[in-house]
Amino acid sequence: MTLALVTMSHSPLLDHAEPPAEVAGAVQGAFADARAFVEDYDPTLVVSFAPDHYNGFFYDLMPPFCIGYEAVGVGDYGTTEGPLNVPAERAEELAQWVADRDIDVAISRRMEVDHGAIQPLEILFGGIDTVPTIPVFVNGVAEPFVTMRRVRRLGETIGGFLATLKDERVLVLGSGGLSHDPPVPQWATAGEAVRAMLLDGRHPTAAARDARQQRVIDTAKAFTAGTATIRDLNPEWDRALMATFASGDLAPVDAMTPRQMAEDAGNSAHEVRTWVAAFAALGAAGPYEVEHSFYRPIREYIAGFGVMAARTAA
Ligand SMILES: O=C(O)/C=C/c1cccc(O)c1O
Ligand SMILES: [Fe+2]
Repeated sequence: MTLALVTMSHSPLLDHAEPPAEVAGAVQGAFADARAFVEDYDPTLVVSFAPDHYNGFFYDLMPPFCIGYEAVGVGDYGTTEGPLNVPAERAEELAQWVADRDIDVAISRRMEVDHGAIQPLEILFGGIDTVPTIPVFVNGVAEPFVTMRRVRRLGETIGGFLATLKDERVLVLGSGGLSHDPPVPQWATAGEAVRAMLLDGRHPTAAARDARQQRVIDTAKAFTAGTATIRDLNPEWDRALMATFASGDLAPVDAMTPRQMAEDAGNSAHEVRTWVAAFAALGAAGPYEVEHSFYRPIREYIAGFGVMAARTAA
């Protein structure tokens, strides 16, 4: 049984910032390579590991992981709004498989997903309902965080299930990271109004959404100009982590701690949990080979921006 993988940074600033043409062109080239890889593999099923940014998951009930039986894009930053094409029975089988193997995972019969889940589907498939997709939420912004070993085990367990699907060609996606520190609010430092949003800020007014998004766009401009107070990108950290993923031995990620990750690579570096889960899932089907690897630190996008594509070795 073979599996294939694409992991990619996302950034809502892709459509709201203008890096030098050479940089934007290089990113678009990496997307084109990933698209060609996916077209060649021609998946029949996608399992998408993605974080959320207080658009679908809030502190009134914040699970570390959640498998969606149905899902709907909320349309933040102009991303596609509406239902994903989720094969509900497969998603139920997956959740049961995971539960049977001692991993406690939430499920949702109406998961709301944001640019973290939507952007890779738009980039790779041109839409959010073209290929059946099981969305798996992996918390990457809201403390407390489970251990990285736990994330790796979730990925391995899901990969074990996918490897049994002899009639499917499964593509696993990981969305987010790498080093970056966009101004996503945090409970510990938030005032009363922002805490109310973090608690249950579903379905904001258009004006409230615009204000929140404008703050991120303005921060990206300031970051590019060197005047923002957010943590800098960390290309060394990013490249070392990508080398670990390429090596096929994910054991070193178990030693990464949330505190050190935030210190080294910013508060949103926790989004790399989606990459860990995706690579662990891929590895569950056997040794793999990386076919595409792209990396650039891009301040305009507030992202150590990476794209990798890999598949089970022949
Ligand atoms: O506005 C948000 O919630 C997040 C924005 C953002 C910016 C840059 C990189 C990312 O991964 C993001 O989610
Ligand atoms: Fe993000």
